[in-house]
Amino acid sequence: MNDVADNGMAPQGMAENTRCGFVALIGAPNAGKSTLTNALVGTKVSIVSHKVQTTRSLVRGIALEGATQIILVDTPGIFAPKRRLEKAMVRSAWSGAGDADAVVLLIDARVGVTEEVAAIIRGLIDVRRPRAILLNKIDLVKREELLELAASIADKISFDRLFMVSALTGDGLADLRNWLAQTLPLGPWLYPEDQISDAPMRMLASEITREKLFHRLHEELPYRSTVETDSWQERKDGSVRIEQTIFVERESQRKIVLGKGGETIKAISTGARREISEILEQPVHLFLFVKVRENWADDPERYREMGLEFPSSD
Ligand SMILES: Nc1nc2c(ncn2[C@@H]2O[C@H](COP(=O)(O)OP(=O)(O)OP(=O)(O)O)[C@@H](O)[C@H]2O)c(=O)[nH]1
Repeated sequence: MNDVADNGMAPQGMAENTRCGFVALIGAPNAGKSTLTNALVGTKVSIVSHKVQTTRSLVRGIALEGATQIILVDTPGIFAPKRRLEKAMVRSAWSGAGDADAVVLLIDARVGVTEEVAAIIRGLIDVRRPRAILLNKIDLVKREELLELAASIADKISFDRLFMVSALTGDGLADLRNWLAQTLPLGPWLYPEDQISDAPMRMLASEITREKLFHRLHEELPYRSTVETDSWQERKDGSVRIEQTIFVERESQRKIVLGKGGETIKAISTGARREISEILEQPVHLFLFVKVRENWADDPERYREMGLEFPSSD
């Protein structure tokens, strides 16, 4: 993973004492991986949502701590895979862990070690990398309960460090930063100093629209939709024109996305346009199309566009 040619960028950071490395964030859906990435990087690079399993792609954030460049790989939630798409997500998450220079397992301290978390811990035992356990959301949990939880985890897995943090309030994050800064390998920075994420803007824009779609439709359209950015045109007046397609599986779902008199799609479009415009700091013209594509979830092409490997069997 630590391969400069892969991201097409020249090594940066001239000093001999610089450090740089990839950190895989692992955790059950909703543990707070996106919130943590944003907190460490200091800006919204990864989409935060109340709905579980919204992070499908490897979205990286890049944080700096002293002379260390910390490249965060925000893995998709690891959970018991049922469908083909879910299997691809899980595979991608584990391969991220194996390649990384350090692994951070986030556990929602309020929820504790569920069967799902126990399965993740079992999967991690063979990953020979410096690893830290992060008990997150400590702002919601009593201290005695935290200590009990920490002890029960220590019985199950050995780890280099255990941190108690709140990704939301920032509590405890300084210790984590320090540990990462010391643990990652010596080497030149792989990214320019001002680069916070190499997630292509197109993908980020698709994620933003998908987030609005989820917020708007809740349970009506569970995970059987995807968004792609088809075109991206910078215009002379300083604005950008973006065209995106929302793929659904059935005509009935298309009608739900459009809403009565196009109301729903209009609201999704307005919300997404505002947010993309804020991030880009330039005016955005967003055009959304809704297309029915049966079985898009079984189409290898859709996986490539999401940066996932197509699983060969069920
Ligand atoms: N109170 C509290 N809430 C938190 C904290 N960290 C995350 N959350 C909330 O937990 C929810 C899930 O956080 P995310 O960052 O989206 O979780 P995730 O692990 O990236 O989720 P997936 O993308 O589904 O894998 C959001 O509502 C966050 O605001 C924390 O430290 N304290």
